[in-house]
Amino acid sequence: MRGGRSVAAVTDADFDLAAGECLALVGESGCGKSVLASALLGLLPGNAETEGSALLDGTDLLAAGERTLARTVRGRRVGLVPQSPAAHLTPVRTVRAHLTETVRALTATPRGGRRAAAEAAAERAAFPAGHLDRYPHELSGGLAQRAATALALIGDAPLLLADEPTTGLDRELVDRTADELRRHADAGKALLLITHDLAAAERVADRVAVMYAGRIVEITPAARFFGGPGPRHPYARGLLDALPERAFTPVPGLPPELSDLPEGCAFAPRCARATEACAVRPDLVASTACHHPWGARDA
Ligand SMILES: Nc1ncnc2c1ncn2[C@@H]1O[C@H](COP(=O)(O)OP(=O)(O)OP(=O)(O)O)[C@@H](O)[C@H]1O
Ligand code: NI
Repeated sequence: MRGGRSVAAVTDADFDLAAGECLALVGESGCGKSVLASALLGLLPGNAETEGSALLDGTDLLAAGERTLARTVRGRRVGLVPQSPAAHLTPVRTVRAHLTETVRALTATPRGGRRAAAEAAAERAAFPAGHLDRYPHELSGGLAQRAATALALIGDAPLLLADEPTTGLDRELVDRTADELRRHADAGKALLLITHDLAAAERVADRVAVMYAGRIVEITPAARFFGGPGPRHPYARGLLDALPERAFTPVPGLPPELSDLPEGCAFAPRCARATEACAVRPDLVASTACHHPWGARDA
């Protein structure tokens, strides 16, 4: 950034995602979820720097050049449901034109079958056939969201990144969209579902990764996260307790500025379990980065 300052938007993200698996990535606004997804697609802003590797079937996405990314990765090997779908649609083309063009570019469907394939893609994402000839500015947020999901599913990519794919949808459509994305995983593909909607995550995820201030602080099977023992990291437990159908108690305080992170555990200032030990940053050990994780004896 200006003045030589830098922001650690994502740090030490270390996880794997198997074919056929859905990993939900959750955490408060600004914690780095979208930056992580953008990094995997080579879509970070020009001022961003990355280190490390992100392997997809042997290709290091962080090392790949723009040409490789554009020709063989984006859409083909890594699909994206972008967080702001309206901004990713071309203003002068209808939804039908977007879908048909994507079918042409990403599938072997012969010319005569493309219209039907475009309509089938819309149907998968619950985009109403009657609105296919609308232009992006004529779409509500929820319709733009469904158009983006329809577009992202067409390429049948081995890895699908869905960044808040259910924003602006009511519960029935959230469930329908989540189930459709889950079918993508069930067909043997990997799904990274970025979401604020823990109910959607519970519905379809195999594992849950919780991010706080740019770091993954817990990564755990969904059955454990939502079920009996619950998460081990106090922040992860706080997210669940904030749900209206649970304690409805928000996590107190606000996340830190990423440009001004504390030395030790970034969550300590908001954590009821924090002690002097938390002045040292905890490593991710046994799936949790915390000096005082919840365990069996707390339950
Ligand atoms: N180009 C940039 N320059 C400076 N800071 C940036 C840049 N891009 C991202 N950031 C920082 O990274 C943080 C993480 O942003 P990101 O969009 O990944 O959050 P998020 O978890 O996806 O949030 P939300 O849930 O609101 O979508 C931002 O709050 C911002 O501080
Ligand atoms: Ni985001």
